[in-house]
Amino acid sequence: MVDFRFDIRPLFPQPIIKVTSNLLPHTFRGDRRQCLDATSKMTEIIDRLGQLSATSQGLSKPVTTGQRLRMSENQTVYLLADSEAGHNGSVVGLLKVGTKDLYLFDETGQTRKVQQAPSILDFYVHESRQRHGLGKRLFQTMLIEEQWTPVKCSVDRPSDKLLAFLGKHYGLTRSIPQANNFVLFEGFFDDAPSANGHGNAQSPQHTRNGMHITNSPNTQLFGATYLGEDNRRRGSQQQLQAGPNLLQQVTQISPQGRYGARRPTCSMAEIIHAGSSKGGNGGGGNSAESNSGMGNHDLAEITAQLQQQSLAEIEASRYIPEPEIEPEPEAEPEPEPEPEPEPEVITPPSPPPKTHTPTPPSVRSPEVAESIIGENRRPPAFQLSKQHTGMKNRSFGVGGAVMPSSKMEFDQTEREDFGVVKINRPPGHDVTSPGHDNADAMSTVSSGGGGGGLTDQGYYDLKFYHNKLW
Ligand SMILES: CC(=O)SCCNC(=O)CCNC(=O)[C@H](O)C(C)(C)COP(=O)(O)OP(=O)(O)OC[C@H]1O[C@@H](n2cnc3c(N)ncnc32)[C@H](O)[C@@H]1OP(=O)(O)O
Repeated sequence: MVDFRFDIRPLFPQPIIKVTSNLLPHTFRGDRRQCLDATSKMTEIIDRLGQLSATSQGLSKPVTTGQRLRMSENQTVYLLADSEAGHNGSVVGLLKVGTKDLYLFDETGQTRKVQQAPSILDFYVHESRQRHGLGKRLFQTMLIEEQWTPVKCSVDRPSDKLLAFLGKHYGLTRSIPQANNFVLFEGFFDDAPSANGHGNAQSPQHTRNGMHITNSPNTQLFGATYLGEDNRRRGSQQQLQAGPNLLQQVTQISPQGRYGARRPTCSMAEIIHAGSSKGGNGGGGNSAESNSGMGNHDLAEITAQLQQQSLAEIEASRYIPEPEIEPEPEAEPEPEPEPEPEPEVITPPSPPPKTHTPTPPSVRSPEVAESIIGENRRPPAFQLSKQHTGMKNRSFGVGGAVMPSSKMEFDQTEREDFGVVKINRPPGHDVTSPGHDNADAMSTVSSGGGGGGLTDQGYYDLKFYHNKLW
């Protein structure tokens, strides 16, 4: 049972209350001060139950929180309390439901877009009270309040316990395979409007499976609508979509559902990008999409730029790294390029993209990377020099990075016009999984950068990404 430091009984004049985005029990009556107090307590209750539910399901983050509920438009949380328990009463169960616009497969494998589909989003009964019929009680109350039927409910990634629950109490055992994480059961599409929205407009006006059906022009044009307070309020948003796009093979995974829960972050990525995200191109985000957002187009563009690079530029780019320690801004003697003994390195005028750059040893941390570079450094195939870039370049990895290498990564956060290299992602975008490193590589070289220079941060990144990380 879940006890609180405050007396929950005033919030639960009845065993089951429902709470929407105002975070007040639907039974609540009070002045402003009482309202604030109730909201605060209700948030605490929902947060607590949501966390217990997440823990019970092995989720890293709760699907249900007070904050999420407050931001939602069409979600309702049902809470079940035991006023007799303890001194202050106890909350023993939570059920969150809502409506979702979903693309779903029907029994024949056709894709249907279902707007405002009833959805079971989170369900939890405290461990000490499970299998005592409380879940059924909570669920049944919800069905009545929402005017839903069980077979018309989509369920957001149900647990085995919930599947057993639905099978036992409602005979829902035969699911319709979906491409997303929602589970439907046979009968979900029965009597639903056909793809063109005309399927149910047969009788003058009736209710079927929670849908409001009339013979009005609107119904014929847009299909039936779900009944319910929220839906009536929302008017046109409820209309079932009609049109040729219905058969699109699209999968929608709601960011609100349990998949909205944040994935554990990659600690290695955090280490790598700890200081490199402040600059960038405003790219921000560390999502997989953003990481994979640089695709063939960028690669082609970079390749084209590389091919346009003149021999003179390449020659001018020969460079021997300076010591890492002192920046020494100007008037530094340019070192002569060292001979390149490696047979696999193709020097100009061969096209840079064909060059194979040896992969540096794997490293576990920036510090280790730094030391490895220090010990194993040798001149890369060709590099950008001050003459080439107009900038002071202390990082010998740049030249090598110009040469496409499937293992190189480089985040340049300060200057986009200076020789660089972006493999896999734009500045500020984090790697979220090692797999992304095997995706498209891109690099870009632009001569005549003119003035300025990479920051220390930039050098840091440059050196680090020169090394293979995994
Ligand atoms: C969309 C989602 O929310 S998915 C996540 C669902 N939530 C969870 O998995 C959290 C942990 N589980 C629970 O909180 C509860 O078990 C609930 C909410 C699923 C069901 O609540 P209960 O109060 O146990 O349900 P109730 O007592 O009415 O019904 C019992 C039936 O549920 C199913 N069930 C409940 N607990 C279990 C269990 N541990 N193992 C297998 N089936 C179970 C069984 O069918 C059971 O019938 P049985 O005892 O005859 O086998």
